[in-house]
Amino acid sequence: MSDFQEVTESTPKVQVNPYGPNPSDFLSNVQNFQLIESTLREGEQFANAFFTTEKKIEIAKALDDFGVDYIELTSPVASEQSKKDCEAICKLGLKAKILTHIRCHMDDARVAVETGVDGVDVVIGTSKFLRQYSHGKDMNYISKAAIEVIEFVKSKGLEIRFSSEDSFRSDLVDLLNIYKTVDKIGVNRIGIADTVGCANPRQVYELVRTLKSVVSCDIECHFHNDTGCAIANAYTALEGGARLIDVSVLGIGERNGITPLGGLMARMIVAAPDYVKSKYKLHKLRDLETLVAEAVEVNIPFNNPITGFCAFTHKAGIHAKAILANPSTYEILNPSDFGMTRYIHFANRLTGWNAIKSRVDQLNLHLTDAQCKEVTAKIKKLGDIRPLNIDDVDSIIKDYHAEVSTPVIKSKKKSSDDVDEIDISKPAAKKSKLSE
Ligand SMILES: CC(=O)SCCNC(=O)CCNC(=O)[C@H](O)C(C)(C)COP(=O)(O)OP(=O)(O)OC[C@H]1O[C@@H](n2cnc3c(N)ncnc32)[C@H](O)[C@@H]1OP(=O)(O)O
Ligand SMILES: O=C(O)CCC(=O)C(=O)O
Ligand SMILES: [Zn+2]
Repeated sequence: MSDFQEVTESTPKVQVNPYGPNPSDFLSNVQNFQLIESTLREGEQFANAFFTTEKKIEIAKALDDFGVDYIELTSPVASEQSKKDCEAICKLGLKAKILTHIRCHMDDARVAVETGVDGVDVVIGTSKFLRQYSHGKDMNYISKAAIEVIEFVKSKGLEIRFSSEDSFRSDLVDLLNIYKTVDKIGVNRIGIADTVGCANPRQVYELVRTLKSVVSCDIECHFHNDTGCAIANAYTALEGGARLIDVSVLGIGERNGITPLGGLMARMIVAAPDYVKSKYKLHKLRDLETLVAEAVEVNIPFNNPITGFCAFTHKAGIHAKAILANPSTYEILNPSDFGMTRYIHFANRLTGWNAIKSRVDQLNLHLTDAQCKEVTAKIKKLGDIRPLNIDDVDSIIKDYHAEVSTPVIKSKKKSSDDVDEIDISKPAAKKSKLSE
């Protein structure tokens, strides 16, 4: 069932997605974006990351299977093993194109083109901070070095992308000049990098729009998440006409990382459902995240989009009632699109009689609505005293059911109000599957 409004009446049938891009926005690539997956480059810069060759290969295969367009690998000049790993991944024959990421220097470029990659991502800082304190080169030098490296990589028949590091703290005139130069000599893509995570969505949109009017090649964007804007920035970049977004699994990267693959999928499936569902194996996301989380020894955050343990768990009674009637009331994402399950957490004092009635039905018991309301009141009373688990609720329901359906034994049975007699010896379940 589509959640999107179908326009009928006198107009031709058109599917309207109210969460998608503005149809009048011709530059938008929201319905036509590509992913540069950088878990094995930016992700390796995450403080906890150490990938063995075997783990890199396993991750590369999983990313390929998920359907990413490009896999970006650590520079082969980083270490001997980095170079060997790059060569090994190039030999896997994956569908995704393999890139490596180098400084804007011929020494790096010469090594990169021999690894077997499909393309090379070149980067050099253009902000005054990086020009002064990182590489110490002026824009004139950068321009000359860029031309030399780009022409060399192109001469080897490989894809080439030129990126300005720290783009959002760079002078706009400098950016326009360097991007125009590299576009003219035929780069496949230019890259914009929010290296310190300072950009906001409006700035991103404006910069991408401006660049769109001066270059003819594709635009790739890379967003760090220091100020929490990495997903929003990626989305507005696509709206502004960028074509490619750098992501990593769980967003791992330098400091607190970059746009996460899963979070971006959540954003994009809302805007471009058909495109996203047809292109990416979304049900593999959880395994992919688990693979990387284990490799870098972190947990998947509880509030992670899509795969966080409570991402599809509804609790408050008002929500539960509506969700049971129609999940779209309180869900913009459908868990089944990701092979995930919807839960209703009814064992708490915020529950309502509709959720409890649903539990009664699941237990194959019969209570009238009035009885469901009465038993709900008992559950809430206990929920005021302490956290509940499913067994608590089931005991209350079953006791109450026995009480109302066999009045003769009623006086002999323990009261369901008698909280001390409820078996709470089992560990509390975090969640209970109530409906899908
Ligand atoms: C924002 C980003 O994430 S960019 C990607 C970051 N990736 C990496 O750094 C990959 C891993 N890095 C490494 O293994 C090492 O830093 C290497 C092999 C690249 C270089 O190591 P070293 O030669 O020991 O230099 P070191 O790391 O101390 O300093 C970086 C050097 O690169 C130069 N440099 C920095 N950025 C660039 C650039 N984009 N283009 C050209 N040169 C650059 C610096 O000037 C410095 O050169 P120096 O030797 O004259 O001081
Ligand atoms: O190459 C790029 O575009 C981005 C490099 C990078 O990781 C960054 O600037 O944060
Ligand atoms: Zn980065």
